[in-house]
Amino acid sequence: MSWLDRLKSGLTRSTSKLGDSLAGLATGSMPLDDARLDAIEEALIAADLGPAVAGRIRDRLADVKFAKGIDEAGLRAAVAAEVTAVMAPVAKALQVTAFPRPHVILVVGVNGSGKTTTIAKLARRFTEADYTVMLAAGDTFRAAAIAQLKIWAERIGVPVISGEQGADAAGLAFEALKAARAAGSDVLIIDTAGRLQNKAGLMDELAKMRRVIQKLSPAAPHDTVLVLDATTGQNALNQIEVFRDIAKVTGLVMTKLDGSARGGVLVAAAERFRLPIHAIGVGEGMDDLRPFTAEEFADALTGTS
Ligand SMILES: Nc1nc2c(ncn2[C@@H]2O[C@H](COP(=O)(O)OP(=O)(O)OP(=O)(O)O)[C@@H](O)[C@H]2O)c(=O)[nH]1
Repeated sequence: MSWLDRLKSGLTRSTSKLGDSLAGLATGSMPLDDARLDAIEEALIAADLGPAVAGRIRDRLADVKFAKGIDEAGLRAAVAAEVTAVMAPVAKALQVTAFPRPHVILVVGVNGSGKTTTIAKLARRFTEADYTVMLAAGDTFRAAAIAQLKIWAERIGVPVISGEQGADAAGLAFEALKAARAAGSDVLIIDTAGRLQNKAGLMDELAKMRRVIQKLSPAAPHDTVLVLDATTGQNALNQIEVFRDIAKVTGLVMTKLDGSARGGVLVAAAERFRLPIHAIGVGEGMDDLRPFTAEEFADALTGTS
């Protein structure tokens, strides 16, 4: 299955939620009256797109005054066009731009969001683009996280800097940056802890990490990427808010879009936070990370083919 098929089938539940309701609301021969527009707006909210985007799509449909009604394909296309308009400005791939090298990417997110897997997938994409990559197992809180990253690093064939469980995460990041410099790596990707239950502790740890690596490289980290799990739905919005404050997030990756009915929340996130969306995860394998493309996402979400 191609990744686009996987994204589409993953979003099927969102699609069938949204697509089915849209199908029922398309009216070949009747004008879109207020009741129908309200129902469309409700369907969009139920599909997690958020009230702001839903309201705007409603207004746009009302403006166009589909006096003769609108058929199913037309309605899907109209919604897809609006979703694309929201998403296109935030679709931005991660770029390796730092000079001097390495380009430092800090990866943050709650435990289980898919952080480790995403780091592996990013490393894979960068090495395929002929960049040299080093990883740092900065989630020193959990032995399993360190072990997991090492397994991925070996599979992809990139070096990983790690310490003992409980080691100082900032110290590890510092050592990793020194090592990446010495090795002439283009990219250093640093994993971080995700225990939001101790928000103040995590905030201190992330702030210290930044301070310490900035001693070596004042512009680092060049990207701070928040990994979000699509299956958490609206909760993803809270996570963006929290991590934006505690970690100075500069961009997003959303994982597990292959198995979620809640993909629409990415539209709400784009509208509300306007943070770049770098990539999406559509599976557990190392090649299952894809650059984010507004149109493809909109088509998959609305069931437009
Ligand atoms: N279907 C699917 N599963 C994914 C995707 N990304 C990650 N996963 C799975 O989600 C689970 C959690 O991923 P991890 O990468 O271990 O998550 P983490 O955030 O590092 O979690 P901790 O190591 O617990 O902090 C694993 O079983 C992954 O295989 C994705 O895009 N699609």
